[in-house]
Amino acid sequence: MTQNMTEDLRLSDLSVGYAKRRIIDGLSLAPIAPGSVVSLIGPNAAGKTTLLRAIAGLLPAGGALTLGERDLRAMVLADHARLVTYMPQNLPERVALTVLEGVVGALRASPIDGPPLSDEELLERALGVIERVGITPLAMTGLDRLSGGQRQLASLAQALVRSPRVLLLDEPISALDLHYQLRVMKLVHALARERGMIVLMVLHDLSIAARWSDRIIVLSKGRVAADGAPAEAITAPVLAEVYNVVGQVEAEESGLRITIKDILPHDTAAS
Ligand SMILES: Nc1ncnc2c1ncn2[C@@H]1O[C@H](COP(=O)(O)OP(=O)(O)OP(=O)(O)O)[C@@H](O)[C@H]1O
Repeated sequence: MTQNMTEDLRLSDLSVGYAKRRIIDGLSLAPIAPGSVVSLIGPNAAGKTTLLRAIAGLLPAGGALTLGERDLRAMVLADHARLVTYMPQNLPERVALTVLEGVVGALRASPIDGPPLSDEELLERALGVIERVGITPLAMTGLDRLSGGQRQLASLAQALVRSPRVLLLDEPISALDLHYQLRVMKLVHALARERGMIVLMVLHDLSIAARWSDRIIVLSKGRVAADGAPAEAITAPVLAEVYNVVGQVEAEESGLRITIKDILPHDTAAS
């Protein structure tokens, strides 16, 4: 970690919703420190995407949202986007650009927080990120010709190339095979540490979340049901309360062994 040691991300009394429906109501979190990897987990419709979009400045929010001394809610979207990058869950399919053009375009569309880059530097940086994500052979392939998983990797490269202070990833590995799931988690973890970047990502795979996160926030019905180190946040009582399942959680060397044994009769997970 080299920079921004004091630039915690802070959310306090945050409220977010759509039209007349409030999804998140007065949510507060302990500060998220630079360099940390935080997973946001919880059932369908809990409000995870809504929360990420509010932090990204894509939905209006009430309450306080700050990065270090900066008030993110008061920023225009272009300034906000320099600091916070959001990778959405659903990626556009019909884009007439190559993977490389998409990554260079992402850099041009939202300049990084620093001095402007020359064309050569833009290209070098884009190719470097594409290599780290592991899709160099696809650099000249059209985005509209990729498989779902390849498209997810291309989208990740577009997000990473901007070197944000805060990287928000909405289910970044949902379409990936086992090799790339691990590769992406390792990469995101390494970049968080190298750049002092905050990574906040939505994951549905609790074992992967437990293995790769410093901290887990469990969201249920728009409120925080648990928040802490993986073993503190993912427990059998939390699994029962939040997911309506009977689960067993055991600590093991590489994280947590989570076994789901049954579902509980009262199923409200998607309500
Ligand atoms: N554009 C929208 N307009 C109105 N309501 C919305 C909109 N987007 C989401 N919602 C509602 O907000 C609630 C939270 O949705 P959100 O997408 O944040 O959940 P999530 O936790 O990310 O779920 P999932 O795990 O299924 O992706 C849901 O009840 C959903 O119907």
